[in-house]
Amino acid sequence: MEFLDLAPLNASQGTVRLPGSKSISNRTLLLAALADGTTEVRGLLDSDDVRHMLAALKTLGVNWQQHGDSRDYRIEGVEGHFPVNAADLFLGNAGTAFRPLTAALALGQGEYRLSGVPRMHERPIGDLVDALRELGAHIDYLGNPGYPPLAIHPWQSARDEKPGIRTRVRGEVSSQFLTALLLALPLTRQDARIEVMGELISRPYIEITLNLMRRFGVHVERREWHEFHIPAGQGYSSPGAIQVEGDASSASYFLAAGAIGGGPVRVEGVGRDSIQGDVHFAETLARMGALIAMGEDWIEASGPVCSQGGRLRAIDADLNHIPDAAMTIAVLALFADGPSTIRNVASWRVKETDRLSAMATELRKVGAEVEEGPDYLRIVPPARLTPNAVIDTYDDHRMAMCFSLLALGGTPVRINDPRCVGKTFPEYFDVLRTVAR
Ligand SMILES: O=C(O)C1=C[C@@H](OP(=O)(O)O)[C@@H](O)[C@H](O)C1
Ligand SMILES: C=C(OP(=O)(O)O)C(=O)O
Repeated sequence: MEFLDLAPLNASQGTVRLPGSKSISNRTLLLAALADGTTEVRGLLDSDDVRHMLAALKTLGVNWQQHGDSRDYRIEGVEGHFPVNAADLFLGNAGTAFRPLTAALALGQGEYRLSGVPRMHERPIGDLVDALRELGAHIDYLGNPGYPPLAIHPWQSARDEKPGIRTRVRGEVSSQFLTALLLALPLTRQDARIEVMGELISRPYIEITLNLMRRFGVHVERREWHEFHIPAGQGYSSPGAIQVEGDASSASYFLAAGAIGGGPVRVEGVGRDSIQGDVHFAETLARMGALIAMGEDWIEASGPVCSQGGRLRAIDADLNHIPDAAMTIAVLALFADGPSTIRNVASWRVKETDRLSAMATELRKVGAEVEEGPDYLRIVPPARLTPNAVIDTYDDHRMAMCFSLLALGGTPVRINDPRCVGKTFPEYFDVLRTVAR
């Protein structure tokens, strides 16, 4: 197996220009494709997840062009109807491509098959399929019920005496199901209501969805987090141009590097004006004792030099609102002055891997005592971290990225299968080197 040995890096300092946000890139591509008019998308992320979305749109007959080898693209909208009405789409392990495309295609008039890597076929989609079936969608499971791969057949709107359409979706497994419905329902042009059953997790991602829909001309009314209403007659229209923010989840690794390696480390591309919930990672970092400064478009972190015995403050925190950046906090807990508890992250079990179990296993390899609960981790840091641990990454980009922080804290580490970072940040390890001192 390929691996990467990271030598201890004793301090951190520097500035990183972030790659584009995965969540914004894939939503923007789909909205621009469905819209009326042409959209110039600037600063698109270049990674596996986005390449799967771009390839799927091309297969569905959407014309798009990349400007040279820049991160800027022109997308020609298809006004809500994909030109190709029979296609097989392979979407890797990209939740932000799989779930929204399922909904958009299920409300269309074609025959489609959607599949992904083996792990994608273990990630649930039943709640979304149930919600779409309530709207008259015809979807078959091609493998295990409740999971991809899927066959999608033409939509026949359920004929009701009452005007408008209604559906319900569960909120506890993934917010991407609600995002998918919100993005797709304007295609029907009907008055649409979605009721969320149970607690909605990962709520800031719904804010990203609503914000981008608004930029493409569709306004959604919501009652708290349990009812969403899309008034009739709205369709997507191009805003002309759209700039993709830097990725706030990717920012977490560099801010963490600043917090344990002295810093300051500055990230550019996200800041106070960001629409991504993961910028709130900076608040958790501040609670752990890091110094944070923030401008409209940048965030900077500094803190103790942990390779010289500095420590962060231990925390006990509900991190449901930042599930991705929460993994970075789990590794930072190794540098804290006592036990930390990360709560309300049950969704970790159905992501790129079972992240609760993977995180517990790998944290133990560096000497931590870890209690793995159904939806939490309690991490007791060792007096001294075990050097040269061999970290398995489970084809999970975030496992590779957050465990690389051990080196920034002065502990040499081996990262197995480092290329798994390609899902969202192919050049991660090169960029990390630029903040090492
Ligand atoms: O909508 C999105 O862009 C995302 C939502 C989150 O997933 P869940 O809603 O499944 O927690 C997050 O973990 C994922 O990386 C991106
Ligand atoms: C959970 C993640 O990805 P996905 O969009 O595939 O759900 C992630 O990037 O951490």
